[in-house]
Amino acid sequence: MTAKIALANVRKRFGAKVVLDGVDLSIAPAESMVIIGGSGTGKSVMIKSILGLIRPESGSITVDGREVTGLRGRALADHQARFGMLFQGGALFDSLPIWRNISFALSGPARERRAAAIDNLARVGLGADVADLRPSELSGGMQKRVALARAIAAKPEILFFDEPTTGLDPIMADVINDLIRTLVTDLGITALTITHDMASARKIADQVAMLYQGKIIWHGPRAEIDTAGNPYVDQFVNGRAEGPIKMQLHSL
Ligand SMILES: Nc1ncnc2c1ncn2[C@@H]1O[C@H](COP(=O)(O)OP(=O)(O)OP(=O)(O)O)[C@@H](O)[C@H]1O
Repeated sequence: MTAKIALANVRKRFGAKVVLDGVDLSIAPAESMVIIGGSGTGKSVMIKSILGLIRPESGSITVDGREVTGLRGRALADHQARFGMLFQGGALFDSLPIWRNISFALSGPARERRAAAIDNLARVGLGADVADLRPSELSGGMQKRVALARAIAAKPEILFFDEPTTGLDPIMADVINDLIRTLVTDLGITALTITHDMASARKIADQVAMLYQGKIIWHGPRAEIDTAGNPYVDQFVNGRAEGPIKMQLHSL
């Protein structure tokens, strides 16, 4: 089966700093992949490279078997249109009502876009009554749901989630995890999630991959993260200060 997304030997440096040092990763269609790894290990750079926002120096990135590094102009825009993105802070426009936030990337008459927004609100468990409110009138958890509704509104084939549970209490975080899981399963979307939240990783992932010093040092099914037999994975998954991963004080 062709991978939905495949990275082979992807390298990226900024000046003298090597961030991606030969990343290999393969994500199957309709699979939920979670990338774990400490701060500054290059998770965002990897996602931006897949989106074509950053150009790696070498290596290959394919989507449905088609090379996407080096795309420009219209081809790059078409490539990016296949992705939905849930950003860390939600990134809603406070000046726009909820329904306009959700239907931002949609075209067509306002009446249809509003109806589509309400359909997507229902998918994330919110009623039409919030459609005319502003983001600032909603709780953090509701804002996250709205951001999720926006991410799926354009019916993307692939969803990227950047720290989807950051800033939420554990119960709301779990509601969001469940929603992500359901959306991915029901809509057959391929999902790539970056998270430090192991409870979230355990809930969302089919597969987990750990990025460390610019390489994927372990990947495997979610059920194997506790028995990976890899000291780096073990330290990260259990959140221990002691272990092979040394925190540099200036990066804390
Ligand atoms: N445009 C850029 N120019 C220079 N350096 C960059 C640029 N983008 C990222 N970096 C550097 O690349 C490294 C990896 O950054 P990245 O944002 O991918 O980390 P991350 O794993 O997503 O971290 P976090 O979990 O804290 O979000 C960092 O040292 C960062 O400073």
